[in-house]
Amino acid sequence: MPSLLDLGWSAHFLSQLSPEEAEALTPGRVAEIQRDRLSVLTGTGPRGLVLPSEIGAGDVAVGDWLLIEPGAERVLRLLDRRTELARKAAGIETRPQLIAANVDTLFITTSCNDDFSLPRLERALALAYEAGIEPVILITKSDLATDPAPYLAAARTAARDVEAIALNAKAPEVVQALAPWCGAGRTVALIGMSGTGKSTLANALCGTDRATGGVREDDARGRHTTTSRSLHRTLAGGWLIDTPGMREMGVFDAASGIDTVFAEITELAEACKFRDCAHESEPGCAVRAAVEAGELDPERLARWRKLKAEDRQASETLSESRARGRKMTRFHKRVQSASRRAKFED
Ligand SMILES: Nc1nc2c(ncn2[C@@H]2O[C@H](COP(=O)(O)OP(=O)(O)OP(=O)(O)O)[C@@H](O)[C@H]2O)c(=O)[nH]1
Ligand SMILES: [Zn+2]
Repeated sequence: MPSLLDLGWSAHFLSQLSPEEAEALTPGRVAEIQRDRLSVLTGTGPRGLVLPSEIGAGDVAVGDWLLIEPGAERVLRLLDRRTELARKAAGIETRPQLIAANVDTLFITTSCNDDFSLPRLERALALAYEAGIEPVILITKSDLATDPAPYLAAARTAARDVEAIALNAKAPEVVQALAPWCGAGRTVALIGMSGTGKSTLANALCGTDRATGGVREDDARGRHTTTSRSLHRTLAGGWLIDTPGMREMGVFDAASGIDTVFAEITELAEACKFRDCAHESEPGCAVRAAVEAGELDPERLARWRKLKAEDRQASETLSESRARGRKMTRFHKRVQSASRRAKFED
């Protein structure tokens, strides 16, 4: 049975408990969520618990740590996360949707073929850095490419010092190659385009045999995806949060993540004459000077601009809809108190 440390328990979480709480309460990690039912792993085995009404179903994610009152089997509270993976929820209102909590490493999958895309990699990297999660780029299908080296080289230009590995997701060596991120106490998640080998990798890492996209392709009615997420034990003793449907995510509120991915541009910009330089036609622009000197790839600069614009637009929509939400609340309160007043005055 995995111990608390194997489950990923650390000083970050322990420090949120009073000595009395540490003595009396049981910490547990959320392994699965089905509406208000939680499967929780504790140091003494799995438990089935019900989410208390104070905690909304959207506020808890797979990978979360919570405190349980033993005996009563009651969830007392959620602990602050170390990292949080969120995306813009689908729908009219732009709002963040929690995907997974306390992920240490994000495996970003792409392949040694036409699926390979630097803009996509850069976007996924920005997301990981923004969330405080270590990204590792996995370039699958190396067995199908004449030479995976150019893909690997290109991936390594996506962010400074980023780890990139070319591999055959179907080969048994995968477990060994990825063991440094999948050991006891560590949690990984996978993100990548459809068909880039996420299910194949998840199966390899966990020693499972669940259906992959390749199998589902035979289904005439098309793809079946489940939306439930869960925590799986890896062969190396760690955890994988499978996130079905997590193919591509837009960026929002990811300005600092983008700055990290494009660190060389961020640094150059500090030497621009104007602090708010847009690196377009301003005099004394260090970024454009670097492009002219052949030190900065103009396409990289163009991709940075595009990602920045995407982030800015999404963040604005997000804060507008938040403001709208607040206004609505105020409006409802006014209506309520007006109707209460009306009752009193009757
Ligand atoms: N030869 C080879 N085939 C691979 C490799 N990785 C994945 N495949 C195959 O590519 C197909 C798609 O792989 P999946 O693991 O289903 O891809 P996925 O990312 O989970 O796809 P979605 O579920 O659609 O998001 C399957 O037929 C796999 O067997 C690889 O490294 N080498
Ligand atoms: Zn500039």
